[in-house]
Amino acid sequence: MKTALTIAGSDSGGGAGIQADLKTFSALGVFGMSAITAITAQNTVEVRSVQNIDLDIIHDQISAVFEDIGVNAVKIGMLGTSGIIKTVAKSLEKYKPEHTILDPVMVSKGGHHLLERNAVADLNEFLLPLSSLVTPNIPEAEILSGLKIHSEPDMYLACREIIDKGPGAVLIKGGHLDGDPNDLFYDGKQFHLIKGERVETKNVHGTGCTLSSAIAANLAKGENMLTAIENAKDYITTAIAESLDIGQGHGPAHHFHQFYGHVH
Ligand SMILES: Nc1ncnc2c1ncn2[C@@H]1O[C@H](COP(=O)(O)OP(=O)(O)OP(=O)(O)O)[C@@H](O)[C@H]1O
Ligand SMILES: Cc1ncc(CO)c(N)n1
Repeated sequence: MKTALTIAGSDSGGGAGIQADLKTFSALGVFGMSAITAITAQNTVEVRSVQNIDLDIIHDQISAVFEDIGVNAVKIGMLGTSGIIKTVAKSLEKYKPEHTILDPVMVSKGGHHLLERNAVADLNEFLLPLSSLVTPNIPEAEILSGLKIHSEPDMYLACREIIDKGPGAVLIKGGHLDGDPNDLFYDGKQFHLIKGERVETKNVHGTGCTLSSAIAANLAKGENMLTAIENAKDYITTAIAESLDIGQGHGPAHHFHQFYGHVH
């Protein structure tokens, strides 16, 4: 069976972070593993508190998995501090996974800073060059590119800026713009607009985590980058269409199982 590792924060509410990632891996028929970088006390409304995990045990969670089980694809989510970013970067340099999908998580839907503001420079310097794909939403793409993004044409300019920081490819998610949520892919050579249809719902907690995990799972299974992204986009669109109206705030995406049967 193919394997995927998420290096991310835990969401006690189960909608985002490690929990969303593992549910996605499982739904797509990939064996999911985790290295937890932070514990968040969180629900559909707010992030109540955060405890970052010690660097030594973040390092050990990653090495334990690589040195025994093996990893077909890595997904990176919340990394709270500069120290955590450097620890993860060192591990990736050592184990050189074939696919690394970086979701540059910065601020939660409720406005809580999940990444220290002064650590963005380290994300740029240490992690972007090690990533096969980076998947910013609009506010994250503005910070990574240094450009304001008001419309789809602005996304093209931001992609060009971000690719210069060294990732294999960029996918800017258009969910935060008005209109249909189209995402823009750029690998330094070609642009592809991955079209979406807006689902009218407030239940979009963990959608970014789910999309990046679905891409990682599809790459682990051997799909090429563009196919992995297109299939992940179908997965997140249905997961939002069937999202759960639980809690008082942004409910979670629904991780329906696409995979039944045996794998070898
Ligand atoms: N209402 C919606 N209907 C359909 N697709 C959507 C909707 N909102 C977002 N999407 C899509 O969901 C995916 C995730 O994008 P989004 O911009 O929500 O990520 P995000 O802000 O990083 O999410 P989060 O921080 O909650 O994890 C993208 O493919 C985006 O186009
Ligand atoms: C732990 C965690 N990771 C990512 C997100 C996405 O915003 C979140 N809300 N919580």
